[in-house]
Amino acid sequence: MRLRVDGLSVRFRIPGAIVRAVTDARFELGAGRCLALVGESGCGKSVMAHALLGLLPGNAAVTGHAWLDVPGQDPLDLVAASEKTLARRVRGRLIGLVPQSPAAHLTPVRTARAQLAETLRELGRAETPDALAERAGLRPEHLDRYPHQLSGGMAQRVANALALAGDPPLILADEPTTGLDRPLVDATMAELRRLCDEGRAVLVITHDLRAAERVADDIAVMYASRVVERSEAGAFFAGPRHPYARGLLDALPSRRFVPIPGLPPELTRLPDGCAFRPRCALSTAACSVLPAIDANGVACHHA
Ligand SMILES: Nc1ncnc2c1ncn2[C@@H]1O[C@H](COP(=O)(O)OP(=O)(O)OP(=O)(O)O)[C@@H](O)[C@H]1O
Ligand code: NI
Repeated sequence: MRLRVDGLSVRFRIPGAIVRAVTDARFELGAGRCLALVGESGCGKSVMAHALLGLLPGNAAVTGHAWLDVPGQDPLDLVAASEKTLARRVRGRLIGLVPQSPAAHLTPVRTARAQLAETLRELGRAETPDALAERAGLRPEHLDRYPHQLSGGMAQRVANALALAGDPPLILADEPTTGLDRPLVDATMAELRRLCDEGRAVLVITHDLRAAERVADDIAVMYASRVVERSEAGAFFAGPRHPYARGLLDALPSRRFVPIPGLPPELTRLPDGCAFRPRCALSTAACSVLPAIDANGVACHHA
């Protein structure tokens, strides 16, 4: 299994403006690897994930390609795929989505078991809810509970179980640790790591760099709709190369605890050159020209 995102862009039409939510994204993710997509709120991370699943609203226009290579099948371009293909072959079967807030994603009036059973039935799987639950680290007695009777960690595991029901080779996890306390963050990341070590490809979206450091093999940093750095995780945490990525790490309480000055630009009014230029200590006249991603995966004239 391999995901090859190639020149993916997403634009939203809103009254009087265009929101450039994802611009020319390029990255690859293979089986057994975990890629963490990091960046400040609003930079386009969730939109990218929803674009891969064909879950964007009607005012979105998606261009470029996102190839899914599955052994024994023709490569499938998720951007060009019909809704029928996405519904029948992709969502839940090739790509499992772990949603941003599991508790809100579960139906309040039905037990966890009923929800797992329904998803397994929809996917035509013979596995029992109990067996599926066990794969996600739940005990059978937890399945008799309604969502409000589940702790945050248990709700997370039910959401993981739903994402795993169709045994998808690619998992997308969008902020799977939002609102969880540190032990649950660690447990969730360990769980994602396990899914990856079993041979799945995992794309985890987070602005929690500590969580990303625990789980990821590779890091992609997004800023103002663009991927500005792609690095192997060890190298990234030892020394990020894009000035924005350095700023993100320096802002961590465990590091320098110095925030990046200023705010990201509006996605309706992106500047022509490097979008980080107004906040960057290294900026020069050269930065009025958009830096391309270089052979080392960094989009900066000064990296
Ligand atoms: N349906 C829509 N119409 C117009 N703009 C949208 C729509 N959905 C998202 N956007 C815009 O796209 C941009 C990217 O949003 P996205 O949700 O991907 O951010 P994010 O990086 O996931 O942030 P967060 O960390 O807060 O989840 C935002 O500016 C958002 O307002
Ligand atoms: Ni998001």
